[in-house]
Amino acid sequence: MNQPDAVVLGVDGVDFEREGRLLLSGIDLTVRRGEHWALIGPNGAGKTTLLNLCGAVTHPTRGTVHVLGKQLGRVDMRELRGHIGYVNPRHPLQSDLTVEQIVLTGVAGSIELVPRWNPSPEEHDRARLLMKTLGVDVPTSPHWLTMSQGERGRTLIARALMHEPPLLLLDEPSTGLDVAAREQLLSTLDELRIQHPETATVMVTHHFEELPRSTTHAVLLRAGRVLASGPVGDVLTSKRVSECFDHPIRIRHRDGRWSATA
Ligand SMILES: Nc1ncnc2c1ncn2[C@@H]1O[C@H](COP(=O)(O)OP(=O)(O)OP(=O)(O)O)[C@@H](O)[C@H]1O
Repeated sequence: MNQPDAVVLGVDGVDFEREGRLLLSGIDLTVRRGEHWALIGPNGAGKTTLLNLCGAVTHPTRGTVHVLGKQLGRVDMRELRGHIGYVNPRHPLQSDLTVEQIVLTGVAGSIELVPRWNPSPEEHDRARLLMKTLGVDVPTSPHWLTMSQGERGRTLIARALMHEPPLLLLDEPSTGLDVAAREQLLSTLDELRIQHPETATVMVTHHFEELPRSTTHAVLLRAGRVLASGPVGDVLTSKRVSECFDHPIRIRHRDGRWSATA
């Protein structure tokens, strides 16, 4: 893991079956340090299923997945998950925690606050710094149950960054954000990628407008198979995206940002 091109995530020949259905088939994907991947495909293509494998949430049925040098199935998955930042829009928090408390759960990678655990002054400082970076350091800090979707998304990104993960997985982080909040989030992601050049990210999105400028690679997934994968400019072409979505789509790339029209 010392070389500049160190592999952070290696998915080789992976099939994933559930309830007799083949949800992913023959998936190969290699993500290296400092690369920022977009994972794109139609509804039901298997994006979240693949992200769950990358996040050590599930095991492959066949093939191998290496995350941060460890092979799934031969490692304590819970321990491995502690090194991965996973921003999941279906975060299953039950308690009405404050923004800062939620961000602090990122230290242990737990959902709820760990009983009898007191964060150190450094951990408090880091939580506050990340809240500021993500724009959720408002004086009247809202609680989880009353937070807007945008506030939840930003809080969960701050939480994921608490332990400076070498791999950050983002499942539709712009969902529910208004246009200004989305643009702020994209700028923040671009900025974070400059501040932490070694971190690798994989981001699932439905909308090309939601791709940060710093996106380096993309994978198009269709019906559980990789249709194209590689440098973003090679993959996000009108021809390939139209084939992926089975619909004529025109892709544009201007000033570093992507857009699509049908
Ligand atoms: N545990 C499971 N058991 C059976 N089928 C499942 C399971 N989890 C997901 N699926 C199915 O696998 C397919 C892929 O689901 P997945 O959530 O990965 O797709 P996606 O590309 O993320 O979709 P979307 O864009 O709609 O979020 C879907 O048809 C879904 O119904």
